[in-house]
Amino acid sequence: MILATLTLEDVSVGALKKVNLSVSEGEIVCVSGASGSGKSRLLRAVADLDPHEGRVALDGESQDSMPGHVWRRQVMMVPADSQWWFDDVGSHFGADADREVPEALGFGPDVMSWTVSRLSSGERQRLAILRGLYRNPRVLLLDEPTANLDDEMTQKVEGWLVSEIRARKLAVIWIAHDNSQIRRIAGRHYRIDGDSLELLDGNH
Ligand SMILES: Nc1ncnc2c1ncn2[C@@H]1O[C@H](COP(=O)(O)OP(=O)(O)OP(=O)(O)O)[C@@H](O)[C@H]1O
Repeated sequence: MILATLTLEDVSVGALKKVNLSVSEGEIVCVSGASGSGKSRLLRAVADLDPHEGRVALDGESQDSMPGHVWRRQVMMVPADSQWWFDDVGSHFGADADREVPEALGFGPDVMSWTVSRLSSGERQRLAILRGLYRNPRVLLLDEPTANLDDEMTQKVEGWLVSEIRARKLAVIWIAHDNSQIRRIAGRHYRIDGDSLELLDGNH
């Protein structure tokens, strides 16, 4: 039996009850649902940032068998509203600040010297995704990663992100609301319906 990278067994958080879900390496599972239905909270539970019932495991190793920061190094959440704590962008990237920023993200070579306060919400979001990827996680939890981007930038960033996910064989839960995007990227698509996660599209 091939072990899925990420497994949720009977996970309950907020209104969501007994969610069972497996995500394999290189697989993108999209989750959609009405505003306030609990999408972000589910991701936070998987990232060990919100208390929950049930079991979450990475390669069979239980979330509660390790400290939260150790878990989150491998199970990386990029929230809709990313956190920045230094004044300049580059300080958040450490040694990775010297790497070339992917062209698809639409920045010039000097972005690492920018102040965080000047970043638009879309710029913050793109840089937060890059920062997350550079930490080499196994799992990526994306909360509407292209929500603040225009159509052209959405397609560019989405294309780059999907190719990174495939190359790095990441297991991904991607919260999305745009059906055309979901059709392009999702291996499976679930929608939160009341207290459960309903499979809309994809292979079991
Ligand atoms: N720590 C918490 N304790 C109690 N209730 C919470 C907590 N965090 C979020 N909620 C509530 O749980 C519900 C789901 O919130 P969540 O942020 O997951 O929604 P969402 O589906 O991501 O919505 P949106 O699409 O608007 O971002 C909301 O009613 C919210 O107020």
